[in-house]
Amino acid sequence: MTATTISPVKTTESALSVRHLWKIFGTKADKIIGSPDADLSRQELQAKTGCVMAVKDVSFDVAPGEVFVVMGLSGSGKSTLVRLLTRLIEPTAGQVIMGGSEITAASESELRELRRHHVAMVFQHFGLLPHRKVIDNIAYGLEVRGEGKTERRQRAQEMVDLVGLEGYEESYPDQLSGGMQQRVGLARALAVDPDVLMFDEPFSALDPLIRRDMQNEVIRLHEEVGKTMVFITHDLSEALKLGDRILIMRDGEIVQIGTPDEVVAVPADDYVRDFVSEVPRSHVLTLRWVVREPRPGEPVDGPVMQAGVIVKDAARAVLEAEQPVRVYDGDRFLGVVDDEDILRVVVAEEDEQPEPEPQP
Ligand SMILES: Nc1ncnc2c1ncn2[C@@H]1O[C@H](COP(=O)(O)OP(=O)(O)OP(=O)(O)O)[C@@H](O)[C@H]1O
Repeated sequence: MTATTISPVKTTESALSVRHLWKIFGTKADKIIGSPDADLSRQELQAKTGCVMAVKDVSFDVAPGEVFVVMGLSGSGKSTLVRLLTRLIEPTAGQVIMGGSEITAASESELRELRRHHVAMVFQHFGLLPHRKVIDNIAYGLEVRGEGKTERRQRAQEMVDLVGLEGYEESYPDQLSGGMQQRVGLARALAVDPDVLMFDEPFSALDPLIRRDMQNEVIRLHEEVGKTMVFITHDLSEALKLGDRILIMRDGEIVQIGTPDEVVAVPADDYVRDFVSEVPRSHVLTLRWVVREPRPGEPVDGPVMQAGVIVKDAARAVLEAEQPVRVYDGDRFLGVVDDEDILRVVVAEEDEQPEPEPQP
């Protein structure tokens, strides 16, 4: 890839850093930041000034190779946020740094460069070109950046194979089901070999079974290509399934950032607690949230498991073991887990329990 850099700043370890990012729609929006009006609720601000606070003072970092999910209800600011990251929408204030380059300071030509080489987006409504065959839709981004026909055909064919579209190369988008069209969207995004892949509710228009297939496809592709991903969804189960970490938004603000097990085990407030109340805890919590110190005289020579194993996956082995299972974080002994500890989590799925404490 012939990539040039964009306004280099001091590089960080992060694939993406967002610092105090704001988007307020309306006139004189920039005057609101730093004024007492910034503390008004979204409704109050709109009533007083006519401006809409879409994204309010948002900061986070995404690690290379991480799947970072942004979740919230309709209107919470997810789509605005993801568009701010590539300046499809101009921020009112704040910084976005991607791969060590400051996007928020980039010129028009640097932004074009960014969008052609470094970031690719998968949209809810696919965004395919109807008069182009599948293979040419997939090659589109390569064509835009001026790659030769042979090269782009070859790369597009590799992507066809990667996402399971063999045999459909010569079809037109309207000859394909929604799920297949979104595979084309995925292949097109991957074809440009971006540093960061962004997904804006990509599976919301698909029916539940196809949606599940596509989620599994994202997990598989992530394992295969290891890209950094920013994934927008309003669906908690999708967020929990895909995310290494989840950012939960409400009215433009961050309510919580955490791993799936943290969000379920220690919801930041009632809003998140409400969201996660239906989640089967044993499907998300790991042994880290269940482990306890051995009791006096309790045997500590049972089977060994790692703290990151999900309770549901550990249940059978724990229940079958003669002795309590020893839980380790790498080489570090954290404690033990027995039948009762596992059953307590399963019972808590029906009957809310006090919040567990993670082991340090
Ligand atoms: N161009 C715009 N002008 C004014 N207000 C806007 C504009 N775009 C979005 N908004 C408002 O900003 C807020 C956040 O919208 P946004 O679309 O980012 O939310 P969302 O979480 O993505 O919701 P959805 O899933 O429904 O798209 C909403 O109140 C929305 O009405």
